[in-house]
Amino acid sequence: MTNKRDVYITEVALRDGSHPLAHQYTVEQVLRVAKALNDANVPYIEVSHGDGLAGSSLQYGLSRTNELELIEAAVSVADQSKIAVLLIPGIGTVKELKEAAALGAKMARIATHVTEADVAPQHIAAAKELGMETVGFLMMSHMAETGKLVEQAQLMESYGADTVYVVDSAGALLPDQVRERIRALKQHIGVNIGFHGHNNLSLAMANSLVAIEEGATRIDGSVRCLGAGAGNTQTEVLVAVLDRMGIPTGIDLYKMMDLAEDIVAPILPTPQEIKRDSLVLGYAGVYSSFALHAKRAAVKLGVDSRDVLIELGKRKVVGGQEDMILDVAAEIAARK
Ligand SMILES: C[C@H](O)CC(=O)C(=O)O
Ligand SMILES: [Mn+2]
Repeated sequence: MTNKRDVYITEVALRDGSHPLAHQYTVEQVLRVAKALNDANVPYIEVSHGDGLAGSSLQYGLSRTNELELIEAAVSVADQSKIAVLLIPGIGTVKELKEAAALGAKMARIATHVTEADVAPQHIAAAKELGMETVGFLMMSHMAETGKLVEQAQLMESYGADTVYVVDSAGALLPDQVRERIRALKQHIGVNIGFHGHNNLSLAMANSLVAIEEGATRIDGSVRCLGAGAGNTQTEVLVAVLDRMGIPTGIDLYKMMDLAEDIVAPILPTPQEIKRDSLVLGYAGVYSSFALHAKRAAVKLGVDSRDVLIELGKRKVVGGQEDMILDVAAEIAARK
């Protein structure tokens, strides 16, 4: 194992993976997963509610365990990896950022809708004051033309972000669309570029590789794909593929495989397959974390969850508008 890394992987199973687990992580699970990721030399491990700091709520789903306890647990076993947290301004505030930093979190990923970067400056500034590495995380990137994405990435850079991510929250981007976006960012911003994929169209791996080809050096992965919808780019597979391509990640492949098999697989409620609902997320361009909410609303109102998701896609509903899911399901039920 070497510490040379041409691509830095952020492991998101303990944050994005919280969505399929309905935010039910326990301290014991986080200790085991974080320790194993640390031992495999993963550079960054993200830990937060699935919707970021302070996401625990009726709207987004109540956490079983206070996320600060989970962050503290992860920090306690990570002597090599840095613990990252995600914060969506408006859901979380600078107060939660300070609490996470006080517990030892070293990276803050400030997430906004792709056209709303201008809500991020005070959170990025606060994170920098706290000595954290900062990331501007542009969610639902498929909803913006490349020119708009570049403008928003430049805003993130101007606020002080060390890295700007193209975030394919819906798993809707096609490889050429990723190529065009990352290429444009490479031409127009001077900071690190990252990519976060979802596998709803089975393209997370291909899109991550295209992003790397175009100059992205920060890639999100999720062990066993544990993430919203069909999950994220599978970390242990990404490590193997990059190794075959001669691109060092510094991560121990065997240790990654073992933790995937022995520690994470038993936690999965069901395997992260591309089921009909997650396929519809990618096809219709819907926020991946809506999947579980749409399923529950559909069961409650006796409608097809695919119809709910397709309608949400048509209405271009974005993260933060989770209350619309039940409204849309009720409208479909009333039409029946
Ligand atoms: C809060 C979201 O789950 C962030 C994310 O991972 C995405 O947009 O994708
Ligand atoms: Mn995600």
